[in-house]
Amino acid sequence: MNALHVEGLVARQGRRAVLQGADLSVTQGSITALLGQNGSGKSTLMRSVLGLHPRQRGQVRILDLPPNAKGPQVRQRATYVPTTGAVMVQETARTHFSFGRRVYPRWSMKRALETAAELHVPLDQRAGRLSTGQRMGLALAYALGSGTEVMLLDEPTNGLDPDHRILFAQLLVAYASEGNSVLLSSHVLHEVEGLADRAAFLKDGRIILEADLDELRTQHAIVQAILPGVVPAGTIQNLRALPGVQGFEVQGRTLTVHVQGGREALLAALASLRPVDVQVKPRPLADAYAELLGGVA
Ligand SMILES: Nc1ncnc2c1ncn2[C@@H]1O[C@H](COP(=O)(O)OP(=O)(O)OP(=O)(O)O)[C@@H](O)[C@H]1O
Repeated sequence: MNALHVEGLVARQGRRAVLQGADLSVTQGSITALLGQNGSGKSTLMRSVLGLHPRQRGQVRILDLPPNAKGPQVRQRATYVPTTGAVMVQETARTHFSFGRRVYPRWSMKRALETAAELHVPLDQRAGRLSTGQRMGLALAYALGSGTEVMLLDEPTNGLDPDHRILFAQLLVAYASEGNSVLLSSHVLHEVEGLADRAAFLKDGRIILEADLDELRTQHAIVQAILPGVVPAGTIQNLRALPGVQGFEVQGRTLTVHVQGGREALLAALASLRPVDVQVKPRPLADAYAELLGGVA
């Protein structure tokens, strides 16, 4: 069973079909990043999945249940944090938490209070009077306290300072390691790399690729070799002809090669040049993002 399964989702904003048949799965225990350019429809997708925005077509299952199932099943098992953070602006964190205790069967007051303390959220100030980061901190403390098996987080580090981003990442990874599942959107790719295990790329209304982040990293690599002297004549043509070699940069004695798939032939060819040093680096997510969605890596 997938924590979240979306098939052929079509949703509009005004007259525009923002989602045009999006398919997406979040496996249990996974933190899946939903990536896409501004305006590509990430928030629309999250809101449509939860029934907060109308769906024109498509199937959605959350923990095998339709999101609009009669009764409290889905609401008690899935939480959503919008980009603005806490939405009950008249209420304090304490009131949020006592509400949470009544709504969620697996509510943990300890976890909510500890998260709020770690993210420095004042407990007795109305949410509407909190700073952007504090309001997000409150929403995250509430979501983690809820004990729900599924979380949909729309840019959850919005407004968090660097220390709180690190703390939040640790809390979220711990939450997923208990078998819970997360779909989160983010534009901060280096943060996604440290947090998520899968990524879904949204473009032109569809998910154009869902991939394991480790696979994405290892399928493509950057091999950097420092040679003992200038790059010998003919080397570049020879290396360029090897399987998987996609791009090349030469800077003095340093050769940087972009390679896809197996890199044994390339490493053997580089070894014959007696390099001073060879390093293989996984490709940063920003590269895959630029290739799939456009923009600058
Ligand atoms: N309330 C609204 N009324 C009309 N159009 C809207 C509304 N909200 C969003 N849209 C449009 O729908 C499209 C998708 O917006 P959405 O907020 O889902 O994108 P997003 O990927 O979450 O963007 P971002 O990364 O900027 O947060 C955009 O073109 C946007 O202009």
